[in-house]
Amino acid sequence: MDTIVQPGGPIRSAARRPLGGGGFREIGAVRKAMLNKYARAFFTRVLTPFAALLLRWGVSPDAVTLIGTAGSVAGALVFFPRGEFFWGTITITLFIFSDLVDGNMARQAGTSSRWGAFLDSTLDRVADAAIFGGLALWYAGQGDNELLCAVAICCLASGQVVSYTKARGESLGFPVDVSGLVERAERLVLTLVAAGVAGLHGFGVPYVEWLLPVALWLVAVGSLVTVGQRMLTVRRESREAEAAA
Ligand SMILES: CCCCCCCC/C=C\CCCCCCCC(=O)OC[C@H](COP(=O)(O)OP(=O)(O)OC[C@H]1O[C@@H](n2ccc(N)nc2=O)[C@H](O)[C@@H]1O)OC(=O)CCCCCCC/C=C\CCCCCCCC
Ligand SMILES: O=P([O-])([O-])O[C@@H]1[C@@H](O)[C@H](O)[C@@H](O)[C@H](O)[C@@H]1O
Ligand SMILES: [Mg+2]
Ligand SMILES: [Mg+2]
Repeated sequence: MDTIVQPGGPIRSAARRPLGGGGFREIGAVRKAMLNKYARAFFTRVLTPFAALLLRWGVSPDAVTLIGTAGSVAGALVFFPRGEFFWGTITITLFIFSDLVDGNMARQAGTSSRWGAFLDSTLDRVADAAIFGGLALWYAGQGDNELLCAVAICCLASGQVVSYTKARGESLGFPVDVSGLVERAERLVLTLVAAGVAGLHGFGVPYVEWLLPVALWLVAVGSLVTVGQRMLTVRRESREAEAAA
């Protein structure tokens, strides 16, 4: 096992995977999308003292992962289907930062593990499903817009497929050396900023309600493009491996 230290980011343990013909590529050292590249280091610095405090209180990284997911799911499914976008976004935002804190705690405590990585990524999928599912439920019900309901479902499904492409590619031994146009952080920031601001419409702020549909379209199209980018990358890596063999 090699240890890869990513600047401003997590330390990942990554296997060197055979690529046929005796070559090896490291899993985990991939090109990152914008937010992961530029914002992660900042949030790591800001959240490190808080993560250290939680560790001193005896809280485990797994507990933070679980509580963060439960809070995000509750915020999304309680508020979004009723069209309460402002309070839904505030609740989700408070809990979703746990996804940056859990890994930070594990690294500080020296307990980063493959179980932790599995739990973290699996529960990310649950939170994502609740967020876009909550928005789809709004448009299917009182929001009364079939097209936007379909777009929200497309965001949900394509976001999950984006993650699956990487997980499946890596499980087959490919580096999947691409993040693509929109990683999870981009999908969430676009959606939550738009939902939060659009929610101000409920407090009488005019002309903000169109932000959410625009963001959903952007996330849906961006995620589909990202699926394509990752599939093409795996196809190229597969052909390279076969050629080398
Ligand atoms: C007018 C309003 C304007 C508002 C502007 C707001 C601007 C945007 C604000 C914030 C943006 C924040 C972006 C931060 C993104 C940084 C990029 C990033 O890091 O993304 C990925 C991460 C987490 O990834 P991961 O979980 O993989 O990393 P970890 O560090 O956890 O490491 C994983 C490894 O750790 C080990 N491990 C983990 C867990 C465990 N139990 N055990 C373990 O061992 C293991 O080795 C693992 O492999 O972040 C995300 O994906 C989350 C993104 C957060 C998105 C925030 C969205 C909020 C945005 C906006 C809210 C706006 C509210 C507006 C309200 C408007 C009112 C008017
Ligand atoms: O692949 P994707 O969904 O765009 O991106 C995500 C990564 O950026 C994140 O670090 C990880 O914790 C998620 O589970 C997910 O894999
Ligand atoms: Mg995390
Ligand atoms: Mg995560």
